[in-house]
Order: sequence, then structure tokens, then C-alpha cells
Amino acid sequence: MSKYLQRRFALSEQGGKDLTRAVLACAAANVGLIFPMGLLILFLEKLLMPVTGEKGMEMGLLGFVGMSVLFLLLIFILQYIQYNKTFLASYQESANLRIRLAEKLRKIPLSFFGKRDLADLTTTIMADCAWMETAFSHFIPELIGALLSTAFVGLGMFFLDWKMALALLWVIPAAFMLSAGTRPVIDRLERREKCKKLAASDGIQECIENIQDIKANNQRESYLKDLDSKIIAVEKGTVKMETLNGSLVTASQMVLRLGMATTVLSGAFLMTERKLDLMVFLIFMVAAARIYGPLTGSLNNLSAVYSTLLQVERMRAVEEEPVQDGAETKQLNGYDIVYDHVGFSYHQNETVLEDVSFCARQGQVTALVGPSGGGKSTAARLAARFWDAEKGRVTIGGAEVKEIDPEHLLKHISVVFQDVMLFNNTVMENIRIGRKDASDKEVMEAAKAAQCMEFISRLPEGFQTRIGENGSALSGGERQRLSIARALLKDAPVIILDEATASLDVENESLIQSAISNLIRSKTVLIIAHRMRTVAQADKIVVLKDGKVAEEGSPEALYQKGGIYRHMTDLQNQSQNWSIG
Ligand SMILES: Nc1ncnc2c1ncn2[C@@H]1O[C@H](COP(=O)(O)OP(=O)(O)OP(=O)(O)O)[C@@H](O)[C@H]1O
Repeated sequence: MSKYLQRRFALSEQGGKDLTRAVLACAAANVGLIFPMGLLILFLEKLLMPVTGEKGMEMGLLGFVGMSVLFLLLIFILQYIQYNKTFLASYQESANLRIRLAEKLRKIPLSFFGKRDLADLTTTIMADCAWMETAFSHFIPELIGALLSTAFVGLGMFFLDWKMALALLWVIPAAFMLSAGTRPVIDRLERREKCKKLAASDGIQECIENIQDIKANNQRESYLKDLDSKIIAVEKGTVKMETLNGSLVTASQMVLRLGMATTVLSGAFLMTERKLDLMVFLIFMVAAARIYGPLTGSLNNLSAVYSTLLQVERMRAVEEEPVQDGAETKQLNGYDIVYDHVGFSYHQNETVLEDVSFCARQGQVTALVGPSGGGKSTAARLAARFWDAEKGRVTIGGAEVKEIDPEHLLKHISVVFQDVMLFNNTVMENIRIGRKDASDKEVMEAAKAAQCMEFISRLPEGFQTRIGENGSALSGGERQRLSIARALLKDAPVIILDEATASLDVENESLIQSAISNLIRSKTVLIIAHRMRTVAQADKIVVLKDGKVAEEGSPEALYQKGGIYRHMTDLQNQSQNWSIG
């Protein structure tokens, strides 16, 4: 059973074992509740002795009280075991599940995140896992536990009187078949509702993230109207689902209740025919009370278990996604980056890079320039294995990056993006992300080299100031200087600067240029810049246009050549004299 549960609900091996124990504990607790009823029957038998004339059990009142206490203790122990096995194990399993998913996401290529949006993934990790917690602690063990205890008690009843057992148990398959038969409809509806819910949470997230632009463009009303319609669609869908689910569960529970009627009627008939003892009849009545109770709850749980299977499917889709792997001990022969006939596209039927070949040498600055959308950032991302090249090879130090474990590869690379990602932590810790074991002194030195000291000293608690979510308390230039400090601290042999100085004013840019000059000494530097003066001192310029290398050479040679590079440089020189009016 453990293996089956593990497979069916995508559990860990331990999770499968724990859930099996929880199921058995639930079944035992259900069966345990029959004992006091049995005691009650014996007590009744004794009381009715003068009427029935049958010989009852030789036990006094004290004996019955003692037995009752014993059974209460037994029930308490069984319930305690059930609680321990189900709740503690289920929280442990869902914690493991979240960690497993997060670990998986760490290794999945970035292309995956283009297919699944953030709201979808957050729902999988948070809401689906929370649902699984309830499923492991309630729905699944209670459902299977009730079925097991029913099978156990039902078997005993057949031995006692098979006709009465039939009258008692026929309703169970009928009720479950009614519920199971409607599953495809419920499944379809539930999938549709899930999409609506994701669209609504996506909308809410987008609204919060873009509130500034929505307000600035006076789109508040139309945006909120759209969001409202998504939320109303969820509300309507949920009501529809609940109504349908509720009606089906109630119908199945009513079928189940019919069993009580057939048991009483069959019992009464058999007793008048003198084919059934009163005591046996009473035992069946007790069994009916004990069997139908947990089963009625289980019919509620059944639809929840179906929902759980949908969540499992979504989690499995994440878990089965292929990861980027590679060797962790690849020997690199220097740090030249070579693009060798590289081809790449984000989606089918499009070409972002086509037959791109160039070399970025160690100890040199190689600048990627060209028109917007030409593929500069994409080319740089392939070197860091954020995506994998589809055609050709990208190598660092002679080793193909596809064959190097991504985390190992990134130990050799510092990347500074235009969109800086900061964490809601102190300035000190945000810089220390560059190198976890760096001392405070080293962090401060990196901050100094990246021209951060001036603004850090103005912060209320200096390096210990928390900078808000994604550094909301800092300006664009300050955020960018922090990310450069991070890269300085990491001190990796390969540096990728993707529009790293774009948010800086001219004064800060020249200050940062000197910091960057320190950072890049004797390293392989790949720099992407739109401002031609930023790359005028580069050793080599590669012009990427429409995903192809259009020009390649030193800045002077390319300027002399009079091609795209020259055109862009001249255009920018002219635009410097431009002013409104
Ligand atoms: N994550 C992505 N998913 C899908 N398409 C993308 C993605 N990133 C970039 N693209 C597309 O790939 C093409 C090249 O983009 P890329 O960002 O590499 O160009 P770029 O030269 O760096 O542009 P820019 O100078 O404007 O930053 C563009 O058409 C862009 O729309």
C-alpha cells in the first residue's frame, strides 16, 4: 500500500510509509469505536434477560464500568496514534514537498519560467502544498481508513448473518459509484476553475506590480474593471462547483442512508420469520451506526481526494521537468569565451541567434552592441547557461558550458544586469550575496570600490539599514552600484555586464567606470551597452544585428569602416546636443 500511495500522490518514500501508517491508524480508530457499542449491547442483553429469557454475560455493574473505562482508554490511545501519524507526518511531508519543489526550480532551465508564470508557480508551491497538507492529514487517511474499517466490520457481519450483511452493505458500492461516475465532469470543471483562479491571481499580482504605470496612464478604472470581471468569474465558478459537488455528495449520502432503512426492514422481517435473534439485530444496528458515520464523511472526502489528484498532476509537471545538469569538476583552460556557430530561439518558428561566432578573450573587454532586439542579452545569457544554445557551441576555457553544472559554472561568472534584484535585507547582506563567506571588512571595501559609501553613509543605520522589498528605499543608480559591489566582492574571472551602468548619471557613471576598471583587470569581460561612449575603450566590438554578427573589430577599425557601429556612434553624438524645443 505504501508504494501505491507514494506513486499515486507523488510522495517521498517516507511520506508513502507515513501515509500508510496514518491510514491504518484511522482504520483502527474507526474499529475501536465499535467496542463501546459492543459493550452497550452486552449491557442491554443483561438488562433484557427477564424479557428474552436468554442467559446474559456474567458481569456486574462494576465490571461494565471497568470495561467502559478500558475501552475509553483504548480509544484515546488509538486516536492519539492516529493524530500523531497523520498530522505530524503530513506537515513533515508537505514541508519536504515544498523543499523538493524549490530545489527543482533552482535547477530547471529559465525557459521553463517562460511557460509557467509566477502566480502559477507560487500557487503550486504555496496553495497546492497547503492543500496537500490537509489531504494527507484528513481526506486521504480518513477515506481509506473508513473503507478499510468498513471492509473489516463488513466481513464480520457476513459471518454473523449474510442476508442482514447484504441489507447493510449494498448501499456502499452504489453510493461510491454515483460519486465516482460523475468524476470526469467534476474534473473538467475543476480544471477550468483552476485556470480562472490563476488568471485572477495573475491579474492581482500584475496590478500590484504595475500600479505606478496604471495610475500614470490613467488606466485605473479600465484595469480594475478587467480585474473585477476575473474575480467575479472565479466567484461564479466556485459557487457552481460547490453546488454541483454538494448536490452529488448529498445524493450519495442519501443513497447511503437508505442502508439503514433496508437493515431495519430486513431485520424486522427476519425476526418475524424467527430467522434472526434480537441481539444479532441489535449488533447490526450498532454496526450500521458505526459504518455509515465514517462513510458519510468519506463521501465528502472523495471529491477532495479527486481535487488532490489534480494538484498532484500540477506538482508532477514541475517535478518531471528536465533539469540542467553537468559536471561539477570540469577543468577550464583559461577563461576565453568562444561562440562557435551558435543558433538559438526562445520559441519555435523564430530565430533569435543564427550562426553567431566570435571570441571574447581573457584579459580583454568585448562589447556587444547593435540595434535593440539584435540578440545581445541572449548571447550573453547563453555563456552563463541561463538558456542552452540549440545549435553550435559556447565554450569557456575550452569546455562547452552545456557540459558544466550551472551552479559550478556560475562560480566563475559575475553577472550585473540592468534590472538589479535586491532582497529585503540589510545593505551589508545584499552585497554579501556576491560571496557568502566574505567578512564585513571585505564587503565594505567592495562597497567603497563601487562608489556606494556616499549613499550608504546617508542611510539611517548605514550598512545595517534594511532596504525594503527589491531595494525600494534606494534610487536606480544606488541599486545598480550595490549590484556592482556584489560583483566586485565575488571577484569571478568572467564578468558579464548587461547594461550595468544604464541607470547612472554621467558623474556616477565615470566614478563607476573606474570601479569597473578595477573589477575587470585580467578578466574576460563581456559588456552590453547602448551608450557607445561606454564601450569606446573596449578591446573589441561585436555588432549583433537580427541575431547575426554584422561587424567585429576594434572600436577604431569599426569606426573607420563606416558601418553600423559608426552610424550608432555618430547618431548618439548628435543626440547629445538634442534638447526639447
Ligand atoms: N525571455 C524571453 N522570452 C522570449 N523572447 C525573448 C526573451 N528575451 C528576449 N526575447 C526576444 O529575443 C530577441 C532578442 O532579445 P535580446 O534581449 O537578446 O536583444 P538585445 O539585443 O539585448 O535587445 P536590447 O538592446 O533591447 O536589450 C527579441 O526579439 C526579444 O523579444
